[in-house]
Amino acid sequence: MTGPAIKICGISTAQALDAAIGARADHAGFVFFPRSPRNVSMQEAAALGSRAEGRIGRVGLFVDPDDTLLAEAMSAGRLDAIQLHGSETPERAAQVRARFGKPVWKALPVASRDDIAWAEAYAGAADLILFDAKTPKGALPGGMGLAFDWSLLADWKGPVAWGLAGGLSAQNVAEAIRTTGAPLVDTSSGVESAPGVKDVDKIAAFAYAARNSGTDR
Ligand SMILES: O=C(O)c1ccccc1N[C@@H]1O[C@H](COP(=O)(O)O)[C@@H](O)[C@H]1O
Repeated sequence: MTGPAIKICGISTAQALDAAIGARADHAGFVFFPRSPRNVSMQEAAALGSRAEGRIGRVGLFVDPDDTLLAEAMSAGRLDAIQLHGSETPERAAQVRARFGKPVWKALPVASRDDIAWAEAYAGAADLILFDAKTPKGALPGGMGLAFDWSLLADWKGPVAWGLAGGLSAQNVAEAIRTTGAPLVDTSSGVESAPGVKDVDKIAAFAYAARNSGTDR
C-alpha cells in the first residue's frame, strides 16, 4: 500500500525539510512569493536546495512570476519542477516549460465543476494540474487551508497528470484520497502550528494518513 505521491509545501527551514524527508514525502515545495508567510529568500532556497539534493524533489512555487525571478530561483534552489499558482495561461505555462526545461505544475482554483474543465486547456502545456480551492478576492491564491467539494473530482480522468491541494491535513487526507482517487496530495497550512511554521509531528502524521488511505498509486 504506497498511496499517492506526497508534497509538503511551504518548507522554509532545514528542520521542516528533514521532517518531510523523514516522512518519505516525494516533493518539498519552496515558496517564492513575498506576500506569503512561507516565502524564502534566494539564500534560504540555496541552502534548502542543496540539503534536499537526491533526497526529495524540489518544487518552486510562484505566482505569475517573470523570467528573472524564475531564473534566479531555479539556480538558487536547484529546482526540479515549477509550480505556477497564479493566473498563468496555457501559453505561459508552455513557455516556462520550454524556457527552463523543467516540468511545470499548474494550480487551478476550483469552486465548481466548470473550474475543473479548465484542466483540458493545459494538456500539452503543463505536466501536472494541481486542483486547489478558490480563495477570496485579495487573499493569497493558496496556502489558506481552504478545501473545495472533493466530489467534483471523484475519479476524474483528464488528459494530464493531476494532484489535489487545499485544506488537506492528517485528519482529512485519507477521505480526500478515497473520494477523489488523487494520485498526488499537497499540503501546506495543514501541517503547521501557525502560518509559515511547519510542525514536524503534523508532517509525519499527514504522510502516514496519506499512505494508509487504502488506495494505491
Ligand atoms: O503557501 C502559500 O503561502 C501559498 C502562497 C501563494 C500561492 C499558493 C500557496 N500555497 C499552496 O496552496 C495550496 C494549498 O495550501 P493549503 O494546504 O490549503 O495551505 C498548496 O499547493 C500550497 O502549496
